Amino acid sequence: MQTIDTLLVASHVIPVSPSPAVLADHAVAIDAGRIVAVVPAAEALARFDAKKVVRLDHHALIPGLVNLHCHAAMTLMRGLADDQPLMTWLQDHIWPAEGKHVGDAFVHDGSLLAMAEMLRGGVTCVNDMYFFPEATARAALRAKMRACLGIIAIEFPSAYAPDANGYLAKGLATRDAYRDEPLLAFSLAPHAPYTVGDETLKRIAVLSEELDLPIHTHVHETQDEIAQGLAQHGVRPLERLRKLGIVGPRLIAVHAVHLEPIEIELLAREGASVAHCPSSNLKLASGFAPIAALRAKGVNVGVGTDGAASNNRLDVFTEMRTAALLAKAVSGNAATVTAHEALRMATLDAARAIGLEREIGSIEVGKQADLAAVELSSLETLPCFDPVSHLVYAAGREHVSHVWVAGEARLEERRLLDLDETELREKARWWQRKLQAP
Ligand SMILES: CSC[C@H]1O[C@@H](n2cnc3c(O)ncnc32)[C@H](O)[C@@H]1O
Ligand SMILES: [Zn+2]
Repeated sequence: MQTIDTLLVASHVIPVSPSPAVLADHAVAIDAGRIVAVVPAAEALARFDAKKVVRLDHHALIPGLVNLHCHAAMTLMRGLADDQPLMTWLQDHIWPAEGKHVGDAFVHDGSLLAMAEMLRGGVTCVNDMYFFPEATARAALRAKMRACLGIIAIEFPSAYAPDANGYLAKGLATRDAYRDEPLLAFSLAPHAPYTVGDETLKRIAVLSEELDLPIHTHVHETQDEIAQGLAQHGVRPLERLRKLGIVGPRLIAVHAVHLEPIEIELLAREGASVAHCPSSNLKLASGFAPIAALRAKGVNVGVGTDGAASNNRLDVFTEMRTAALLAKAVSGNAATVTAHEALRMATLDAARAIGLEREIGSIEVGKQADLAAVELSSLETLPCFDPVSHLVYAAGREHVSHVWVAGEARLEERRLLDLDETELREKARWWQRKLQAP
């Protein structure tokens, strides 16, 4: 018998890769935070002496979901400014509120609230972009959740930094300070082509190459952004980014709603990824991203929630479902983005975009044990002919019962093990009062 830390015995294991299989009555063996075997349950019980055995008799065990685009701290602005188009929302509501309130404590408390919400929804890794990423790093370590943190750049001053070089210097210092934390990774995160100048973008292209960091940026979110970019620079924003060296295999193009066929070809040729945020695009009336066309050309597409001020849920289950439904409607092809493809977009494809596909995103031997168990015996998920279908089309985040990050339980029977829900509620209410104060 081989001694291991944990054995998860599930009625269905959905590894996502190497094949889109559904493994009935299988077990996942975990030791030192990593997956050491994925085998039939009977074999696992005979082979492993586990310190802890968790029986998941009515569950699908899936890779932890990866939220490919978020501004975690914006949970504290959830519902603050609804029903506005992007630029009105940003310029008249969000940026003034951020100018007034965003600081280290705001970002720490908002990020912690976001991480509690995400863990409860089966999300084990978030790709984040926000002011004070050091505060988000502390929140991630406290929540014991995996995070890829943006070293942000924007050309206007904030409480965090006075100018783009200041933002980059602070972000790079945070990366240095946390470089040995196994749960943390970093990206370069210029906010968007309309808020970041040529010199800063050129510097980011060089840094990305030198430090092997992904570039996480909003691009082609709205038609207005493209018209403004054309008027100001004579080319569309994506073409400007290309000229400045930003478009390549490390690029995560967030939104990418409005794309000409030649731009889809460019993203495919360069091996770039797209972070598709369907709920945010619908709510801000930004448009419908051409996901079927992107995927048909081989562009890697992951899903993200965007921040809670434009979604307003940090719910990757909803994003998977909406992504699959929208792709069918937009392409006129019901066979596009199948349930398994949607699940893969929310796990392995998102992991690939942040350069973590060898570590997370699927249930494979050697990978980190970032996992979620989804209970499928509720009335709303019965009968169950195909668990993958249910995960995308019928179940929701409320069916997530257990979550593990690096082999450690974070959620058990829907109870967060490392975070105090009462404290999180009190903090959220305290910030609400502060934001509402005249
Ligand atoms: C530089 S920190 C991130 C910055 O982005 C703002 N933001 C949030 N959602 C969006 C979006 O959909 N498009 C553009 N910018 C967005 C956020 O409020 C911060 O200021
Ligand atoms: Zn965003």
